[in-house]
Amino acid sequence: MIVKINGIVTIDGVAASGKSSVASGVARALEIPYLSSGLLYRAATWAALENGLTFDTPEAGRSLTALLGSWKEGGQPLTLRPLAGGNQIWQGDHDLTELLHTAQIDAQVSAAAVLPELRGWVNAELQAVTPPFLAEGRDMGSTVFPQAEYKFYLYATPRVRAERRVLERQQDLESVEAALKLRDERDARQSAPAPDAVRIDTGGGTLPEIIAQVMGHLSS
Ligand SMILES: Nc1ncnc2c1ncn2[C@@H]1O[C@H](COP(=O)(O)OP(=O)(O)O)[C@@H](O)[C@H]1O
Ligand SMILES: Nc1ccn([C@H]2C[C@H](O)[C@@H](COP(=O)(O)OP(=O)(O)O)O2)c(=O)n1
Repeated sequence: MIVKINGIVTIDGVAASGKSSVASGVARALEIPYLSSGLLYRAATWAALENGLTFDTPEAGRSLTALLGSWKEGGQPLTLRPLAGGNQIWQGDHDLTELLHTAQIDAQVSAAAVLPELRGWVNAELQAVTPPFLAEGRDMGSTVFPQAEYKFYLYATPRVRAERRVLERQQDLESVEAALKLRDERDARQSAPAPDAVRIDTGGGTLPEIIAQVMGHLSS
């Protein structure tokens, strides 16, 4: 069945629950772009680390958004490119994407993501996009797009998620699982599912099966 979406679909969930993969597959099937909010947080974290900014001072959020604002004024803004093959983040004409999925960024991004000024910057970037689109992250359905017509929340056990993530990181399974559990705790404040989100345990199926499950809800 052809599904036509004119508004917003949100897919939220914990780290390595399958958000990006499911979002990419569903967005491709719907022929709409998908926006990775996490990539914006990762890029802002990278920007801070590159410029010697820390996240543990009262002015940390203002300093970070001032840096991002100065890049925009200088014609070198951080820009999310929601390409069908996967989101990219560019700073001016430099593609940063490959620098953002590392253990170092994983270890620092939660500290950046709790800064209210950075959350405001990311949310403004996302809310400036014209629907239809799919947005994935932690709080897309609960906070950023509460009006979304379809909301999903993905989850899986830490072990299942670690077994998936370990293939992408140069770390052992125990370290990856511990890091995921730590990030779950650090991200908890913004990671509660929207009350009206459809919750899906992605440990219960293959990636194509989960995508089909989401498509089934969208076409019902
Ligand atoms: N249902 C699934 N079964 C098996 N592997 C999956 C499933 N969903 C996602 N994956 C794989 O798990 C890894 C993490 O998925 P990803 O989409 O990056 O998660 P997130 O965006 O939530 O961090 C990727 O390698 C992806 O291919
Ligand atoms: N909407 C969002 C998206 C991500 N974040 C934070 C929390 C996450 O630890 C980081 C990185 O998000 P990302 O989705 O890239 O992380 P995972 O792919 O789930 O490992 O950003 C957030 O606070 N709010």
